[in-house]
Amino acid sequence: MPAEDTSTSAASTTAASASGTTGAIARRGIMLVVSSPSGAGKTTLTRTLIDEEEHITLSVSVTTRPRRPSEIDGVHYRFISKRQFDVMRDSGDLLEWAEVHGNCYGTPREPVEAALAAGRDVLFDIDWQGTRQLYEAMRDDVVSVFVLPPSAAELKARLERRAEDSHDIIVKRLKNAAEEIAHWPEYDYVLVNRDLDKSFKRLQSILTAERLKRVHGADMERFVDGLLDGLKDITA
Ligand SMILES: Nc1nc2c(ncn2[C@@H]2O[C@H](COP(=O)(O)OP(=O)(O)O)[C@@H](O)[C@H]2O)c(=O)[nH]1
Ligand SMILES: Nc1ncnc2c1ncn2[C@@H]1O[C@H](COP(=O)(O)OP(=O)(O)O)[C@@H](O)[C@H]1O
Repeated sequence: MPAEDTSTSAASTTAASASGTTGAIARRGIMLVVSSPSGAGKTTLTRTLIDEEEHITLSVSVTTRPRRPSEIDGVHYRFISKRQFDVMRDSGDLLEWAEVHGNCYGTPREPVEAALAAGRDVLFDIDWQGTRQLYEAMRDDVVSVFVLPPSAAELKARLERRAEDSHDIIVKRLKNAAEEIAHWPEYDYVLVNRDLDKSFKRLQSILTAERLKRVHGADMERFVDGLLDGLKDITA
């Protein structure tokens, strides 16, 4: 793994300066997964995290769902046909995939593997089925967050205020919400998205804390050995 500057990890920064070395400590990227029922706010939260944080890349899913007016192909999703989706899935090009609200969604494998190999974190806006598949494939690298709405009425109001889906589609998403919400205990963290700023700060704190975890500092043992050698030298 290249020793790219991943010093957004405070542990890496502190440790590097403690040793008097200039290079940051190489680490494995985190796979940060955010799920919620439709309308709870996961897209808003994940987009803000991408804007505010360095060293984290959004995994852009492929989907067979029609594009919403505000969405840009290749930025929010890659909008593809069902035939293209089947080809990608059958060729093993998808890290995970699921059918949600009657459409197919999947995570292209290659960009995720490239980002993780470069020590970058990857952010996923995927449902519980996809989260399960990522857990099965890469348990140690996945950190999951479930976002809940403050109430049923507010969930409905948010879907209506977003004004991107037809009435029928909103009704379908609300009907599916209970099934999605049933999976919250499978997640590492749960956020009730009442106040957007507070929820965002909490999400950012989760990322910061996870970056500080010992397991993600892949080269930390080597660093500590160097630190101990340095101590031996100055106390000899
Ligand atoms: N498993 C899986 N789920 C995805 C993927 N991309 C999006 N989803 C989920 O599909 C659901 C519907 O997403 P979308 O159509 O954008 O609607 P929204 O949740 O109302 O914004 C959400 O739960 C997303 O998290 C993916 O690549 N894989
Ligand atoms: N904490 C919040 N308070 C009020 N409105 C919110 C909050 N979080 C998100 N929203 C709004 O609710 C709507 C749905 O949010 P979105 O991020 O698209 O949800 P999801 O991706 O979970 O379907 C959007 O119009 C968004 O601006």
